[in-house]
Amino acid sequence: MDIVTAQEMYERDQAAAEAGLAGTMLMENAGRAAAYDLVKHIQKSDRIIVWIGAGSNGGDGFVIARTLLNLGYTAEAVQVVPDEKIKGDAAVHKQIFQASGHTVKKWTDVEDAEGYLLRADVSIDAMLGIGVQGDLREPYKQIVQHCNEASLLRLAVDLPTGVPADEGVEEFTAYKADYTSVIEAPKLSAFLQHTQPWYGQWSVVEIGIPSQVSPAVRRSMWTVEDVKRTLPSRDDHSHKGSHGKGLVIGGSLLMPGSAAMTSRAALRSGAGLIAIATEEGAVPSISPYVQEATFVERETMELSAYDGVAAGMGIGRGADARALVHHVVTHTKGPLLIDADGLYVLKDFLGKLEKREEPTILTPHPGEFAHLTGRSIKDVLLSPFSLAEAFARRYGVYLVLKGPSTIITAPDGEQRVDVTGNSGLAKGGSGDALAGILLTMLMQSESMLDGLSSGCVLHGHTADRVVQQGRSKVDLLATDVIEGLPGTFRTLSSSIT
Ligand SMILES: NC(=O)C1=CN([C@@H]2O[C@H](COP(=O)(O)OP(=O)(O)OC[C@H]3O[C@@H](n4cnc5c(N)ncnc54)[C@H](OP(=O)(O)O)[C@@H]3O)[C@@H](O)[C@H]2O)[C@@H](O)CC1
Ligand SMILES: Nc1ncnc2c1ncn2[C@@H]1O[C@H](COP(=O)(O)OP(=O)(O)O)[C@@H](O)[C@H]1O
Ligand SMILES: [K+]
Repeated sequence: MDIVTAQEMYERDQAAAEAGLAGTMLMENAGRAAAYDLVKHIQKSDRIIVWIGAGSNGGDGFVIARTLLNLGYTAEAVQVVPDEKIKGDAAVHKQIFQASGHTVKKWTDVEDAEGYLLRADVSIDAMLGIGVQGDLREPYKQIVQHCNEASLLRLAVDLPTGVPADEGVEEFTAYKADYTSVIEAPKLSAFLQHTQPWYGQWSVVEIGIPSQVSPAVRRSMWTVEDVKRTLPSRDDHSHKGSHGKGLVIGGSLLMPGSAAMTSRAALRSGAGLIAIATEEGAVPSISPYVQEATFVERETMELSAYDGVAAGMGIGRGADARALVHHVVTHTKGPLLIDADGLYVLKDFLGKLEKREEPTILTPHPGEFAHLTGRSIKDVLLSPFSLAEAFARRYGVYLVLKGPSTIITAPDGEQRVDVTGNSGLAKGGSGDALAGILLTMLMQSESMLDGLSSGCVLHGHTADRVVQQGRSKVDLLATDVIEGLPGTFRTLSSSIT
């Protein structure tokens, strides 16, 4: 499913119009689809207010109110702006609403705003959508504040009023939705840390725009269904060499667990062979947790003898770690993933990445990405899509920017978003497990972007399954996720089990 900016959404509407789907048709489709989606959250006995704004989002509101009334719900359409502001497609649907025998109420006629809201059980916000610019003006601001304070169910259409569709906007006032019915395609703000909470839960309704006429967008969600579709199958005649021989360069005396978890996660994801290059003294602490792995010395490791290398977890941030990562970056010929401490020391010679011919994969969390880019964490969280794209293009790398919504970017700027996982993963070790899964995926996948995206979903989806099946978000450990992988593979593909 594509993820769009406001501009890309307007281009899609325009393309639909050129294909003969008039704006009023799309509005009818959007309003009806949203109404049928929203009623899943509404009881027949509920009293509903549909707030209608000046643009096409308000037009959707007239269709929604008419559909709800047709279905026998108790709904009032409240227009929050003067009549002359209702124009174009929205005016057509206002007329149909009135011709159906319904009355449009005006917010200006309401004397007792609080009492008015007290009488409602459900509020549907069809005031503003992707057309919002700057901070909310009156009367929107006042209505939004009243709604946010009232104890009722807050539903929204496309976007909660006031939430910007795109990234980069820090300050705004907005309607705090419990649930949002998103029209046609999710907008960037549905994935950003500072805007996503305003949506509440959300899902997307389809409004009849043929995908053949939609302009291509190089940004999409990657889900469990995509993993099922693309997961490499395991050939009956395969041998261990067929599934990837990987090297994990990680761990140290004080941080042995990281290398153990990355290696174990790689093996549990199906790698054929895993070798570990760690500090000599750390071997006894690591080996009991990954008996299947072999160990190689860092001084003599043959970096080009592997199908994939993952480096950096638990190596520390001192001069030795820096020299190690420099050596790895300049001598590894195959695909190379760098994580954690490896990213920290990489900053000094980022330019070396441009010279690599085989894929480089960097897996920072926002703090590590801020360090790599010299930006603040706040900036990274405000504009992760554009910053990730610029970085991936500049250095020619695959960038896995981790978080509740993980953004995976290819060197050519194509982006995928993985929304699986839960706050149980916000714990040391989760990143190490992910790096191991990604190491295997990068060795086995025909498409690097598909493989990395699937690796992120395998990690998050497994965390979700393990929590559903008995662990809680409080006690979930990275090792639980690793040991949950077999259950995930079992549900994903019959050819694997
Ligand atoms: N064919 C289509 O396009 C389809 C579109 N669809 C739907 O349309 C929505 C997009 O419609 P849209 O472009 O009319 O924008 P929308 O969000 O309704 O707002 C525009 C109004 O907002 C006002 N305004 C702006 N900022 C403001 C502020 N800070 N404070 C106060 N007011 C502010 C602005 O006023 P102005 O600045 O012009 O005075 C203008 O009047 C989209 O989200 C989806 O729901 C679906 O029906 C499918 C087909
Ligand atoms: N609240 C959350 N919801 C979903 N996934 C999360 C959440 N917090 C963290 N994660 C995931 O957990 C992993 C954490 O990685 P990282 O921050 O590198 O952990 P660490 O270095 O502590 O092991 C990433 O895959 C990230 O996407
Ligand atoms: K809205």
